[in-house]
Amino acid sequence: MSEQPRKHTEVAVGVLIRLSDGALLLSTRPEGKAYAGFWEFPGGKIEAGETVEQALRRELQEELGITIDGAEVWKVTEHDYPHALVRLHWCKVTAWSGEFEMREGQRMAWQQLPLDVAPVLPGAFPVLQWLSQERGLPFVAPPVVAPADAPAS
Ligand SMILES: Nc1nc2c([nH]c(=O)n2[C@H]2C[C@H](O)[C@@H](COP(=O)(O)OP(=O)(O)OP(=O)(O)O)O2)c(=O)[nH]1
Repeated sequence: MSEQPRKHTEVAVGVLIRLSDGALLLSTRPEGKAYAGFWEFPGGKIEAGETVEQALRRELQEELGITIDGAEVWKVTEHDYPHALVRLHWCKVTAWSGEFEMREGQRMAWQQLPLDVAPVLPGAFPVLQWLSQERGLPFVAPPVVAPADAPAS
């Protein structure tokens, strides 16, 4: 019998760009999630019936306490993790309201490229490459690190 193809988990991700200096917002994944402690762009899973923009607005309110003005999909990428096959809908966001408040105990950092935080979720590497290209910077791939709880192989 042939195996069922894995179903994609749809994810909305925000590339928040601070207009004064072009810095990018990265945050850490909370404890209890796959890849806990890894740096990522904020976002989360799209729920049934939501658009990417609605999901991103909800996730950033829940996680960061801010309300984005709007979001349009910029890139779509996929990444196959042991825990999930994800389809990432990336939106650049330059306008929001509210004060940043890490509601899930995460850390946040405004970063220039190349990033100086690590480790970074591998699903974010393609977007870091595009952002580097846009800025005329060489792409420095972050080291690939397995999560601490990954089964030994
Ligand atoms: N937010 C975010 N997720 C990413 C990035 N890169 C990447 O591969 N992913 C993957 C990791 C996860 O498998 C998935 C996001 O799911 P999640 O578990 O964080 O979403 P969520 O906050 O809705 O979580 P949950 O508590 O509802 O389970 O997307 C990234 O830069 N940002």
